[in-house]
Amino acid sequence: MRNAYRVEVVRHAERELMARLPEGALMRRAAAGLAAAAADLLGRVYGTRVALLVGSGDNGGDALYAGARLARRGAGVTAVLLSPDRVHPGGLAALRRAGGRAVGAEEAASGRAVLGGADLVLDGITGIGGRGGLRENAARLLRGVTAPVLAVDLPSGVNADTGEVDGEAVRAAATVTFGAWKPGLLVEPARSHAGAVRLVDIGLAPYLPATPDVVALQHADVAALLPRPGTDTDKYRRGVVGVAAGSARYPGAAVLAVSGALRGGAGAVRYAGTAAAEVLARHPEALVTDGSPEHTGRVQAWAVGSGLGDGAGAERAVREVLDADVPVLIDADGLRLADVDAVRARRAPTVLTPHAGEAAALLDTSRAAVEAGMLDAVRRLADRYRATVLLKGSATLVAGPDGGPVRANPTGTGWLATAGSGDVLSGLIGALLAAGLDARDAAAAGAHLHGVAGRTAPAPPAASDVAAALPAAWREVCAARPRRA
Ligand SMILES: NC(=O)C1=CN([C@@H]2O[C@H](COP(=O)(O)OP(=O)(O)OC[C@H]3O[C@@H](n4cnc5c(N)ncnc54)[C@H](OP(=O)(O)O)[C@@H]3O)[C@@H](O)[C@H]2O)[C@@H](O)CC1
Ligand SMILES: Nc1ncnc2c1ncn2[C@@H]1O[C@H](COP(=O)(O)OP(=O)(O)O)[C@@H](O)[C@H]1O
Ligand SMILES: [K+]
Repeated sequence: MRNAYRVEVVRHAERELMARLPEGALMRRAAAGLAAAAADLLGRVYGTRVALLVGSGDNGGDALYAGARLARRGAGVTAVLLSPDRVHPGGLAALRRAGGRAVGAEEAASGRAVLGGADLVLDGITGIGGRGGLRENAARLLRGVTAPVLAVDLPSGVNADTGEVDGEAVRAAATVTFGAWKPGLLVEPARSHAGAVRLVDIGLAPYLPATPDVVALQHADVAALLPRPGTDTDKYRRGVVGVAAGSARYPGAAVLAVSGALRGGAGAVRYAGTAAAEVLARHPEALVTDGSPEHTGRVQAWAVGSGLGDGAGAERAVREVLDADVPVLIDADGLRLADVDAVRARRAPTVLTPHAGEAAALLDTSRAAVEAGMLDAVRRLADRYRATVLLKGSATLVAGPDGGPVRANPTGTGWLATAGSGDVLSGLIGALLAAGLDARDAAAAGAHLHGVAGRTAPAPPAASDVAAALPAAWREVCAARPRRA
């Protein structure tokens, strides 16, 4: 599990820890980890050229101390001071003692020697003290950078708490973050600015609260959630999932949702809708009816909405499913048709799975606004519908109805952005609900497996290939289960 904490919480933990340590100890730990990561990126340190972009706070201090370490190992290190009159004095002195030099931003911008000639650039402009996008003097300097950038704590210019990027921000090849993950390292669009992230332990863990703000499940966490049929099970005990999807216009959505459901670990899949013949032709194991959900037989969960269209049958299907006292997943057309009050009134869990466009329609805002503020959007929707909401994106987010940590999926891949892959996801999560996972777990585990399947399916995958790759994804994830002693 990767636990991310907002700035206020990190600062509080840092103060507690700092009170027990000698002056400067934390920054030394941070700088040692940072210098080690820089050395790894450089391959060898001696004879390389390293530029430091140094802002006015402690983030710049980290960069300066790390630069001093690299200079002692034979790198030519130049610090570019964005605010020469407000620079970490100890860091600057350490760099100079180690043989490094410092120049002002004007000097660095006037020739290509400093930034253009560097093998690696350390971004120490702002860390958790940054506000808004980069200021113009920093943004201008960055345009002269051609070397890979290693971000210190966070890529400067991104919002650590929300993952929002308001203006220009550093695009790093890698980020070294100190003490704890920050939400912006897990949530888009900031996540894409961070590159590969390495967490440096500075001893903060005992001072962090038990409940983080954002978490990213890892394979072992998901493996622990996935159902494992015992010897005494049968198909009904494993759970039966109902799928109400597809329409005369979009029969393929029904086929894809059922294919996801069949590989989601439930004991059986019942399909209700107009695409019964198409579903049966592709999936002889599905139990189909062309009636409405009410006449489908017992299920332990429903997945409704993919490709359902907006005819009278669609509206009825959504209504009937919402009336059932079992967990329900609502996707695509179902989202438009589901009444907010009906969802809020449900006693069994509900999972909504909008993409950014659908979320925008539900929130009466623009798609761009949702994409810019994913964390806020998913929390608002969960609150409005009193439901679990999975907001699709390159780092899909899952929020529960009663607050608590938001889950950010780390396994996504752009290959999943293919028509019908969301239908596969809806069936998959429906099956996990039927198998008895709690709503947040089913949604997060489903997104995790779906992402792994998107990566392992032969590229470029179609949505059917993503479904076909789910068993391999399931095996890969479960291989991370800790072995029993
Ligand atoms: N605390 C600890 O124990 C440890 C902390 N550590 C390190 O300290 C970092 C936090 O340091 P911090 O608090 O000094 O803030 P920091 O991120 O350097 O930025 C503040 C400065 O940036 C400026 N600025 C703001 N926005 C800006 C913008 N958009 N564009 C440009 N400039 C902008 C702002 O200037 P002003 O607004 O005053 O002009 C202000 O002076 C943390 O991320 C980690 O790296 C580690 O050493 C481990 C131990
Ligand atoms: N850039 C991206 N990177 C990773 N995953 C993505 C990206 N874009 C979309 N996805 C994923 O692809 C799936 C698309 O679902 P959706 O938009 O509902 O498509 P459809 O309705 O065609 O099935 C979602 O799981 C989403 O998270
Ligand atoms: K930074």
